[in-house]
Amino acid sequence: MSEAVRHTALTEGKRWVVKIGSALLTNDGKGLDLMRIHQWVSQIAALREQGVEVVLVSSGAVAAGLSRLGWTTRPESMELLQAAAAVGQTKLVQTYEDLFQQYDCHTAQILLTHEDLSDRRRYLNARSTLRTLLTLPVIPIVNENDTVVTDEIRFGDNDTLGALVANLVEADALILLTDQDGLFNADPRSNPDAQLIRQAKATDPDIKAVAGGGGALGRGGMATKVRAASLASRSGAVTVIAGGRNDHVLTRLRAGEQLGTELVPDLEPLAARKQWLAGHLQTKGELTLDAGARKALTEQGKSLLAVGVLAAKGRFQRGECVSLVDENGVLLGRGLCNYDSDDAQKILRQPSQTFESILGFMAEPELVHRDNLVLL
Ligand SMILES: Nc1ncnc2c1ncn2[C@@H]1O[C@H](COP(=O)(O)OP(=O)(O)O)[C@@H](O)[C@H]1O
Ligand SMILES: N[C@@H](CCC(=O)OP(=O)(O)O)C(=O)O
Repeated sequence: MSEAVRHTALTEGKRWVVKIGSALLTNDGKGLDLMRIHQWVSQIAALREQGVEVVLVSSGAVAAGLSRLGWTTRPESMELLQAAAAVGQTKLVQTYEDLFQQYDCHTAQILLTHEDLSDRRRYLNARSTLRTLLTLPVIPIVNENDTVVTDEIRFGDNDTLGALVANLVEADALILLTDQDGLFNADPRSNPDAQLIRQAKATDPDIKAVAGGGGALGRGGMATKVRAASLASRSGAVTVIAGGRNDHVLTRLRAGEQLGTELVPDLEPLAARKQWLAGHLQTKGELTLDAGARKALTEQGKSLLAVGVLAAKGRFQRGECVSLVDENGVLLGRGLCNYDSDDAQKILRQPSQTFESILGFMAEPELVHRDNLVLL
């Protein structure tokens, strides 16, 4: 097979998000792998010297906490895991800060939750803080705020978080470093003959089909990495899944070397506001569209009218994000609903001119305006 040409985002892009997964950072569960962390730090410092702004998304808080507390097995209970994350996060950032200082770089800790990125105001604040840090220049080190999240509302894996951060800072590239050399056509742990996929489109359904779950330490496996590539492509970022144990992996990628799996954006990038909407992975409610409404949205780029909505599930406030599904439950998109769930229930299947008589007011003629709607 002829060598694919490396995307210019890798060789020339100005801003990268680099994500280092638990499977790599923790030396197979025995605390942080300080030698390797030092190698990544020195490569990131070299990238900075070359003018690349880097945001580091680093896992490892739970694993570092377990080792600091002397626990040999990962506890089951959420409380203990959150306690371990709180202990380990300080160790993690302390380690990075000490190492980056050797290269005259400073770091900043950014802990995010899903809610921070779903709330428009907090999202914009996070965006401006990250962008400001990059201009200082400081290396932001991002992780999920494990101490305050519960299972229902967590990203869980840092691949998704990395992709949303790539959207947030409009990165040119998202580099997912992991314990395998990239995405293979089957999980190499169980299929020693599996072949590395060198390049694919970020939204190609065939790559979703081969991407399996994670190992004992990591959480998401390749499935979340492939999904992350699709999310990152919404702001035009190219994603590379590469083996973090390969010497000089980051600087070699910058030099254009063919390493890992490159997942190339294949759709037009979305406007910033629509990227934010697309990043809402959990919504408070769901609207079921009839065939006419589905067509109006997907083929004619129209707003969603209540007359084409068959059902409204969940409890949501006016202005909150809801999922839009067709009659078979297939997800079509997401949007900000102009009516709360109680009012939405009352105006289902009704034309806009009746809202006044049903509700006593009309907030907007559309249930979801097309400017506040993203198709997926
Ligand atoms: N098709 C595939 N190609 C490569 N690895 C795969 C594939 N499917 C599943 N995996 C698994 O994904 C794991 C990496 O994901 P994960 O354990 O979550 O690591 P990380 O902490 O780096 O995110 C690999 O160790 C591998 O076992
Ligand atoms: N936030 C968690 C990491 C979650 C996690 O393991 O994610 P991943 O490395 O993507 O499998 C931690 O710091 O321990």
